[in-house]
Amino acid sequence: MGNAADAGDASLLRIETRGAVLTVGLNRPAKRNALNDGIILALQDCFSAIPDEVGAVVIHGVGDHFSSGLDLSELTERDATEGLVHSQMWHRVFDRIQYCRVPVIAALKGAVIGGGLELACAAHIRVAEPSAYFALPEGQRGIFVGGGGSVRLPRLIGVPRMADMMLTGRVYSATEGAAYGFSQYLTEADGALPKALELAERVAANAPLTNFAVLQALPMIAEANPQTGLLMESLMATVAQSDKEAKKRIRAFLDRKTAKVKPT
Ligand SMILES: COc1cc(/C=C/C(=O)SCCNC(=O)CCNC(=O)[C@H](O)C(C)(C)COP(=O)(O)OP(=O)(O)OC[C@H]2O[C@@H](n3cnc4c(N)ncnc43)[C@H](O)[C@@H]2OP(=O)(O)O)ccc1O
Repeated sequence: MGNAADAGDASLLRIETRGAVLTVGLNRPAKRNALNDGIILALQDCFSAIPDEVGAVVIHGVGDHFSSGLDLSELTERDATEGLVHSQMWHRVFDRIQYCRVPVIAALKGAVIGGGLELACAAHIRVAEPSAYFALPEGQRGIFVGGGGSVRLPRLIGVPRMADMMLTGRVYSATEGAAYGFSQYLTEADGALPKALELAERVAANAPLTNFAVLQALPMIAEANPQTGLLMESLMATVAQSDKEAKKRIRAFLDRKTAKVKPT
């Protein structure tokens, strides 16, 4: 079984650079992008070395599906100790995605199942197209989520819906995913990747410190007690507004050199 020191199989990811956006495609379409150790460790390698010029990452699935979850063929021989090591490896890799220096946007289509759903939860923005469907069939397989899903997903959809997903294994539609707060965007057919790329270009153009504050500070502020949260907010606001990038951008607006806020 892979451990954190192992290298991933780079061929299992299709990595491309488009301007300031890095696209990371899960690349096992014949296996519906099932997540084996090789692909998980390749994700670790990728998110450990995001080039300086990258301002946002889009993660997607090559083929018709995002991911069918854990590669079940790797699970059959695993004992409890190996299971713990495996789950903690996933946690480290998905944490690396959640705490990435730049925003990570997941473009979702087809199966977004089990560990694939957990991977999508580690992204900062989720964009789904109508073909996307979400399920946690762990109960039917006699196992429990192991990729951080029991921590991240209830924070998005709530404990009762999470319990329903885990107990019934029911397939939730793309419409339900958006209505319940899992995906922030629901596009037309084949629209998830183009929309994710459009959003990625937009967020990559933000001041780096703003993105840092949203990715690193906001989750902590939101979970802190109100007094601590407000103090953290004030400190973050002070740091951000003192940065020369903020001064440059504010001056540009006041001089009418940048666009007004307008509905899109
Ligand atoms: C416990 O510690 C853990 C757990 C975890 C995370 C756990 C999970 O993710 S549980 C969920 C596992 N996933 C599933 O149960 C989904 C299984 N797949 C399907 O239901 C279907 O394949 C489909 C995704 C709906 C797609 O259907 P279809 O398009 O008809 O394609 P198929 O003909 O069924 O499949 C094609 C090909 O792919 C293989 N395959 C698909 N999914 C998987 C998979 N999850 N694992 C392995 N292989 C898969 C399928 O067998 C076919 O192979 P062939 O060789 O026959 O062509 C995390 C961390 C922990 O520590």
